[in-house]
Amino acid sequence: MSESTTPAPADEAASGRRPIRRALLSVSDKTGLIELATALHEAGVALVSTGGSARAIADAGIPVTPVEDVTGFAECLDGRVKTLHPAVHGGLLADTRRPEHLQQIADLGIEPFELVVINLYPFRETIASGAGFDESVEQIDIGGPAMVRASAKNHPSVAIVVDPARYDEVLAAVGAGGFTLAQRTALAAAAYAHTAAYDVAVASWLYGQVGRSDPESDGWPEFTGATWTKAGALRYGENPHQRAALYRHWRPGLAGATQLHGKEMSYNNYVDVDAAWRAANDFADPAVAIIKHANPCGIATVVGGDADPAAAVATAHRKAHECDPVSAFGGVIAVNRPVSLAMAEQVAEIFTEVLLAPGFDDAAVAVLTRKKNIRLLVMPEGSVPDPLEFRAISGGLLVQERDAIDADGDSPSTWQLAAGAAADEATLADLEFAWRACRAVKSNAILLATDGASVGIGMGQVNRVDSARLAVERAGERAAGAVAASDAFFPFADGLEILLQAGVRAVVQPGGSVRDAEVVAAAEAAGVSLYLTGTRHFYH
Ligand SMILES: NC(=O)c1ncn([C@@H]2O[C@H](COP(=O)(O)O)[C@@H](O)[C@H]2O)c1NC=O
Repeated sequence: MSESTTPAPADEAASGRRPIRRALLSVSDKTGLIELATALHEAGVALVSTGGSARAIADAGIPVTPVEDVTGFAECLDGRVKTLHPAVHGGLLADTRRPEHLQQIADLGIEPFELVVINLYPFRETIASGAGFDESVEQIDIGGPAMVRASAKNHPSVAIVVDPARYDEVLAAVGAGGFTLAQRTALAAAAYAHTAAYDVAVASWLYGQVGRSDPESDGWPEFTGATWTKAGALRYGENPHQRAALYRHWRPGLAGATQLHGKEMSYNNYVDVDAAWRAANDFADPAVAIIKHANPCGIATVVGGDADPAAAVATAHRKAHECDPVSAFGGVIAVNRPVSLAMAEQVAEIFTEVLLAPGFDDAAVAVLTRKKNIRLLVMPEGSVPDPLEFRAISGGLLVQERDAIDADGDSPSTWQLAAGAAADEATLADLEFAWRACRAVKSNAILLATDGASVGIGMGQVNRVDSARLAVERAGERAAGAVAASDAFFPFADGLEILLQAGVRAVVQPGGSVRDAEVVAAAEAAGVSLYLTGTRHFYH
């Protein structure tokens, strides 16, 4: 470090800055390591490092002391023991504000570290890759967390950095004569969050393994944990008087979407677009879902549309929009294929809050960015729905498996024809579409569809009769000849009768009511095909 950047002792006391003279580098993710080591060396910082990190630094021609030279012990037990030694931990834990600590380490021949840079073995990535038990256990870092926690406890003396994205801050601090005490405290908090998240991942995984091998287990672990990191504050929550923020989980998903254009996302935008993405991705073919207040006001797909996905997404959007253009005003849209120019030109004509897609054609971006208010979001690659769903309740948490649409009962090949003639291929395809689309509708849900598109949706009513009425009313003349799906059984014939009176030609529903016979008889009398799935899709 040059003399001009090293503060005088009086300045150091006032700011709490501790000049960085010796650093310990031990990183599994070596991103940015060489740049950091180079800059630290050029600033006069002595470097100590572990096995692979030290080799990478030395190979780059930067002087570095292997940690073995500090401990006097070669790394052993396949790397399980490298840094677990008083010569390392004494240098991390000596409180340099205390003369007796300084005296003790001097007597022991231990030198203090002012900077520690660590990131841990990739445990979460290892289990996510489907690695076996022993390989996963081997990726539980021991020495790293011990050093992180020691340095974080001793933050009045040591700066601990666990994130390669913060190496620029390290270099800025070195240039400024060291981190301030406030900066070291913030780094310590981040370090404890890092080890806490790591241990939660290990404990959750291990409890899951215990449950799996216990024949007495109900299959649910005794402990489950997850951790989130703040992505940013939101302007407000569901209402303007509620404060709100967005936190991210480590898995890729909506919370990590890239915003290409538009105003800041709101709390309600996130809720709605999450529902839209869920709905659009229930279809293997190109599909579009338009959502308002977490309910669809239009869903459509184009079977075989991957032959020309650019045209298919435009068609799906047009058909989804036609379902309920009044409600689609100010809605959010999700599409499961990249947005094409043709789709963008249509969307640009309609006031839309958010458009989420796995990507956008350049020409589509050019058209849509002319609209000031629309938010354009790109879903991160590799986003898959979490296999578990969590819902906070007073004093606890409900956890359930995700309601997958590919469960038994979701394929027409498993349905039971309970009334009327067997549907032809096109009708059966529409029934399957209606059944899938209905899953995106809040219960009680009735959805009318024609030609791969919803034409009338009744959602969120506290009885199924009202949902049927709403769906028929919204469909208007389109109800006649449409097919219908119901997310759960008709408890009485009355709800179905509303659909029959409107001219619906085929219906799919789970069945299972004690009055199924009455419901089936009503369909039979009307000459309408009625299929039973045996599976229901409540959505609250
Ligand atoms: N066992 C130890 O004493 C130990 N000390 C540091 N580590 C980890 O070893 C990794 C770096 O190893 P290398 O520099 O050899 O690539 C870091 O992720 C660090 O957290 C250790 N490994 C695991 O426990």
